[in-house]
Amino acid sequence: MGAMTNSAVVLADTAAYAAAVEEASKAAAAYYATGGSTLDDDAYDRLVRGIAAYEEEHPQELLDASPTGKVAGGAATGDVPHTVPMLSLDNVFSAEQFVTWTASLERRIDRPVAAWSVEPKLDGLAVAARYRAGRLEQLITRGDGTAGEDVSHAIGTVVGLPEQLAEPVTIEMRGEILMTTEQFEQANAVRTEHGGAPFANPRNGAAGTLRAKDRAYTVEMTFFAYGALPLADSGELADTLAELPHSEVLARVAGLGVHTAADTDVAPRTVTTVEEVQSRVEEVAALRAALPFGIDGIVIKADLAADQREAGSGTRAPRWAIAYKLPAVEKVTRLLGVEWNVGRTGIIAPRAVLEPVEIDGSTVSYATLHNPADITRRDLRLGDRVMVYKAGDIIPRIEAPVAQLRTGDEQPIEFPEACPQCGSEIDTSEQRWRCVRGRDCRIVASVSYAAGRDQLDIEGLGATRVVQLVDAGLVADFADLFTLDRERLLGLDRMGETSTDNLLAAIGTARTQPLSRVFCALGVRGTGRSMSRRIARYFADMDRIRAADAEELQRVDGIGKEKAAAVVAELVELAPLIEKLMAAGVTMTEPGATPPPAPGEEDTEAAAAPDGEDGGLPLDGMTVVVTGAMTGALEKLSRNEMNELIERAGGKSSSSVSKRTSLLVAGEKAGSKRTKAEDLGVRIAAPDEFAGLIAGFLPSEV
Ligand SMILES: NC(=O)c1ccc[n+]([C@@H]2O[C@H](COP(=O)([O-])OP(=O)(O)OC[C@H]3O[C@@H](n4cnc5c(N)ncnc54)[C@H](O)[C@@H]3O)[C@@H](O)[C@H]2O)c1
Ligand SMILES: [Zn+2]
Repeated sequence: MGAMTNSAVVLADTAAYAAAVEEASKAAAAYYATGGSTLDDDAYDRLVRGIAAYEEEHPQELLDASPTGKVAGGAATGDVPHTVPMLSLDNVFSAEQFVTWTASLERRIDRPVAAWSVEPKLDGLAVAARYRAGRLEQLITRGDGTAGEDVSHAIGTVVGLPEQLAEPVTIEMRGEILMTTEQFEQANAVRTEHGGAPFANPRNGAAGTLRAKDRAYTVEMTFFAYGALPLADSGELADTLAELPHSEVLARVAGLGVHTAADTDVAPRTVTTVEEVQSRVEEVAALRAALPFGIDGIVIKADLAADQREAGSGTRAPRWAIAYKLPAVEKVTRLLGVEWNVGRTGIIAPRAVLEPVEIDGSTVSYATLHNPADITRRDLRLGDRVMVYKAGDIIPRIEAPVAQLRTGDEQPIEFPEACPQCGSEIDTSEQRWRCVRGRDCRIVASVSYAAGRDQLDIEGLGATRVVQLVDAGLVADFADLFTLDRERLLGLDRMGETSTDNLLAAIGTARTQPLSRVFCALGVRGTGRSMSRRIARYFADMDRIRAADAEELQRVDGIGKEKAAAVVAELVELAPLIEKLMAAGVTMTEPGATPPPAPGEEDTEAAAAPDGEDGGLPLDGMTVVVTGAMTGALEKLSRNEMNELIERAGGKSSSSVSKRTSLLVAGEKAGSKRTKAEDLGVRIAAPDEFAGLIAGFLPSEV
C-alpha cells in the first residue's frame, strides 16, 4: 500500500494560524452543508493537521473556531438531539500506528481485545434512522454530534433503508448514506438536464442531495448500516443490543431488512489478531478500485460489547474504534486541454490533459472523458479546476468541475470539425464520435505518415491522394504503394499520365530509402525519427531487428525495458506488412552500418574492441547540434536529414546545446544556441567546414 505523502501545512505565526482556522471552518461548513467545498479532502486534512500542530506548540493561542477536537470540525449543527452522541473516528495511517493504537486500547481496558470487526469506511455522510414499531419515522444527520438536522424528507429515496422493517421493533439504525458510482452518474445526468451544476464527486452528491428539499427531481442514494442502538421504548431489544457483539448486531440489522456492507466484496470480517486485521486491511485496500461505491479507509472496532463499554468514548471519537485511512483517490487539479485521439476503429475519443497531480502514489496527467456529450453534460471548460479520481489501475477520470472555483476566465472546449487523424468528416450521430472512414482512417493516417518527408518522402502523395487510393481500394497499407498498377491509377479522377508517372517514379525512389526511414515509416509506437535511426544503425538490417529479443533491443541507446518489450510485440504484429515490403523490393539495410555480433558471440574480439575503434567514423563519440540556415552542400537538407547525416558519420544528434555538446554547426541567423555554445566554450563550425568534415557521408547529388 502506498504511504501517505501528504504532510501537514506549516503555520509560521499567529496570523497564519488564524487564517488557516478561518479557511478550514469555511471549507468544513461548505462540505457538511452542500458538499461543495473548494478543497479536496487531502488539502483539508493537511490544513487541519497544521492547525493541530500549531495548537500543540501554542496552546494559549487556541481559537474557539478551531476545527480540532470537534465532530465535523464544529461546522455542522442541528436541533434534533441524539440519543447517544454520534461521534467521528480517530485515524491511523500505517500498520505501525495501528499497532500503537491497539496497545494503548488494551492498556486502557487492561486485557487483550477479544475480537476485531474490520469493515469498510464508507465515504458518505453519517445518519441515524429511527424506526418505531417497525416503521421508518425520522432521518437525522450527525450534526455536531449531540444534535443533528432532520432530513426525513429524504425517506423513500434511499436504497437500503426500507420504510418498514421485517419485525415491528423500535430501534435506531446508524450508518452511512452515499451515492454509488452508478447513482452519482445518474444524479449528474438528471441534475444537468435540469440546468444544475454537476456534483464534483459522489460524496458531495450525497451531502447536497440529502439536505436539499423541493427539488424538481429525485435522485437515489444508498444506505449502509454500521450500527444500531435502542430507543426509549425499545423494550427488551435494548438489552440484547447492549450485550451482543457488534458483528451480531450487524447481522440482526440485516435480518430486519436494512442494508449493510455484508453483501459487498469488503463485507465486515471478525478476526482475533492484529496480523489478521492488517491482512484484511490490505485486502480491502486492493479491492477498493473495483468497488461500485467509494471508501476512504477501513474501520476497525473492538467487537465485544464489554470491550467497547470499558474503553468508552472521548468527546470527538470512541476509543474502541479507529479509522485506518487509505490514501486519497481524489484531488483537485486544473484542466489544461483536451486531446482527440482516434482509435483503431475510427472512434474519436477525447482525453483530458491535466496539470500533473499526485494521486495515490502516481502522477496523473491525463484523464478519460468518454465522449463529447460527456464533456457537455459535465459542463467542463478549459482552465477549470476539476476533481480527478484515480484508484488502483483504473484509468483516471474527471468527476466534475469544482464550480465554486471558477474565475470567469475558463474557455469552452472546442470539438474537432474534421477527423484529427485523417482529416475526413466526423460521424456525430452517436454519442461516441467516429471518423467516417472507420477502420480505413487508420490506413489513411498510417499511409500518409509513411509517405511523409521524414519517412519514405514520396512526393505527390498528399493526404487527399492517399484518401483517394484507400477509397478506391487500391491501398490497404503502405506496402501496397509499391505494387500499384499504372492502368488502375490512370482510371482515377485527376490522375493524368504525367501525375501518374511522377507518382510511380517517386514511389520507385522510395524503394531505395535506407532502413532507418523504412523502419520509421512502420510507425512503431515510441520510435520516431531519431530512435528509428539508432535502431537501424545498431542492427544494420531488418532481419536482425526482427530477430532481436527485448534484451537485445535494450542495447540501443534510449530503449528501456518497457519500450523494448513494446517494440518487440509490435514488430510481431507488423510481420505481414514487413514481409510485404520485402517482397516489393524495399530496402531493408542501413548503408554504412555494421551489424552487431550474432547473439552468443558477444565475448569475441569484435565486442572486446574498445568503442570507436571499429569504424573510425569522423564524428565518433561526438554530440552535434545544428542551428541556423544551412548553406553550400548542406543547403537543401532538412533538420531531420542533417541529423541523419550526423548519425551516419558516427555522431549523436541533439537539439539543445549543453556542456556535453561537442560541436555546434551554426549557419546563418544562428541565435541563442550560438551564444550559449560560445558561453560554454563549445566548438562551433560553419556549414561549409562541417560539410568538409563529413564529406564522405554527404548524400550523392540527385
Ligand atoms: N474537503 C473539505 O473541505 C472537508 C471539510 C471537512 C471534512 N472533510 C473530510 O471529512 C473527513 C472528516 O470527517 P468526519 O469527522 O466525518 O470523520 P471521518 O469521515 O474521517 O470518520 C468518521 C465517520 O466515518 C463514517 N463511517 C464510515 N464507515 C463507517 C463504519 N463502518 N463504522 C463507523 N463509522 C463509519 C461515519 O460517518 C463517521 O461519522 C476527513 O476525511 C476530511 O477530509 C473534508
Ligand atoms: Zn479519420
